[in-house]
Amino acid sequence: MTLKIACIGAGYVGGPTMAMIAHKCKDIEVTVLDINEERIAAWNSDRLPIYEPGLEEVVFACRGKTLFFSTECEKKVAEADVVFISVNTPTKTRGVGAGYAADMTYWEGAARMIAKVSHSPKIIVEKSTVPVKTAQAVERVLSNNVLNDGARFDILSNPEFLAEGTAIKDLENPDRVIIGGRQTPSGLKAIQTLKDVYAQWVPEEQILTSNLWSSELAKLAANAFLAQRISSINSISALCEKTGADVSEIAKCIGADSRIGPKFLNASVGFGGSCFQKDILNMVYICRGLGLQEIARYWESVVTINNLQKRRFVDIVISSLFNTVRGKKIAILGFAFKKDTGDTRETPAIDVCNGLLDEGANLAVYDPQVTEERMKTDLSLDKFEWDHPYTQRKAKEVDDHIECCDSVYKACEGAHAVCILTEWDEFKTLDLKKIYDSMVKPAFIFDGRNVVDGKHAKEVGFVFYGLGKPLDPFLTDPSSPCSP
Ligand SMILES: NC(=O)C1=CN([C@@H]2O[C@H](COP(=O)(O)OP(=O)(O)OC[C@H]3O[C@@H](n4cnc5c(N)ncnc54)[C@H](O)[C@@H]3O)[C@@H](O)[C@H]2O)C=CC1
Ligand SMILES: O=C(O)[C@H]1O[C@H](OP(=O)(O)OP(=O)(O)OC[C@H]2O[C@@H](n3ccc(=O)[nH]c3=O)[C@H](O)[C@@H]2O)[C@H](O)[C@@H](O)[C@@H]1O
Repeated sequence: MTLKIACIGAGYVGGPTMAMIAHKCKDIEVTVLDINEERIAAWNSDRLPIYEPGLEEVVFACRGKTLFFSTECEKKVAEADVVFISVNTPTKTRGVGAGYAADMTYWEGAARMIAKVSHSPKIIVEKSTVPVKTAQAVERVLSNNVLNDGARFDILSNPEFLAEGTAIKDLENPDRVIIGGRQTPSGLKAIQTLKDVYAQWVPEEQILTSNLWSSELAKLAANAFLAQRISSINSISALCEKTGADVSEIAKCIGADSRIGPKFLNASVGFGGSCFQKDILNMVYICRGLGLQEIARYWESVVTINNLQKRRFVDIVISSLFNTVRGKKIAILGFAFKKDTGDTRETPAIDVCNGLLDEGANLAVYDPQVTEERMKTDLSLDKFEWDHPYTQRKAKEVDDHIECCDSVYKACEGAHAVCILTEWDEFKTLDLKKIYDSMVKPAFIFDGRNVVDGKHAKEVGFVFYGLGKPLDPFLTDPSSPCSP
């Protein structure tokens, strides 16, 4: 009999992870479900709803054969043997725990629907990142709401570790897969069923099994550790700028220690993305609830440093431009939270742009993957509101001060300064002379991702700021002559 998998939530995780299962397991029928009709229509079209290198090839190879996208949530869940839940779990914006706790509304809605429509035994897989002990809450919602004889549930935790921009590579060749479940005969059987799915392409020794709570907490801990590394190197970048040390050299020196390792040591204008901040704040909330106040403070400082890094960047831009950006055109290169994605959730560009808009700047933004509508919406929302469609509002003033450009050169024409906020590869090979010639002088580059060759930029005539690099004398002392 063909195993039937349904996945509730056709987002950045549900779409690619299910596409990979369908691609690798020809004996499994996979249906990805969503209440968002537009999203499902896009998954069924030639233009997929998310940009991810290699995703089209995987989806187009198995769509209509072993992979299906549908809005018939109840019907497909009723038919499935295994149901993944991959809905969004954003930070709460109001009520108890606002600004920290995960909003479990979408999650609970999915669990209640499963209970309502199920007639047969099912394995329920937590794919979303959830607070530790969520599986217990799901078990309670399910067991108290079963309407039909024959329904019985085993809950597994199977957190996802893919990173956007490399999702297909990460899914095809994961460092590890974690499956947590109850250590009972039926829980262990459910773990084995899911293990057999992944074992079709992941080496068995990389499929780690654990109890439910370890698996749930491992996901939050992994994101906290990764984000902590970025805040650590970013804190060093501030120290570098004050001392003449170079953060890239430091990263190389410390990364050569095999106990530290070279990855995730790129200083930046701040980490973004839908998860790092959300998951750390969620962990902070959990710690507080358990009376672990010092531990909560320790992890919250990772977010504090990240906020400081974005503010520091804005302050350097403003102070360098003679303490005023009012009415000045500033080119923003890159709006996505990292390269190779069109995703703007919690992108540092939002905070930097808002900081400059607050000071009266006019922004000309270029990003190869982010639409004008997306940018303007992002800049009109309050913190955390992006994942709460019903509270969204539009601010008109954003329209008057943001111009979205279809090329770097258009964005930079007539600008006083260029801010690089995403590390898109095309920014490494810009014609700096052409850009310089089209700008107001002195012309500034503020490189928040260290992608531009600073030496070359200075030779061309720019006043150049590289994050965590020794400061251009013009920036420490605006009366000194512009380099070269
Ligand atoms: N984005 C990422 O790279 C990663 C995200 N995660 C976690 O995975 C989860 C999902 O994240 P994303 O895919 O980025 O979110 P997303 O917002 O892109 O997708 C979630 C989808 O679930 C749908 N949905 C919500 N409630 C539903 C319901 N009751 N029935 C059917 N569909 C429903 C929404 O319409 C939305 O399309 C989150 O918990 C996140 O923390 C984990 C690893 C990586
Ligand atoms: O739970 C999640 O959502 C995912 O979060 C991150 O993945 P993602 O946010 O997609 O991308 P990352 O590559 O981790 O980058 C996150 C942010 O950190 C920044 N970053 C990353 C690395 C670095 O050295 N410096 C740095 O500033 C990036 O530019 C980006 O803004 C984790 O890497 C994934 O393992 C995890 O599954």
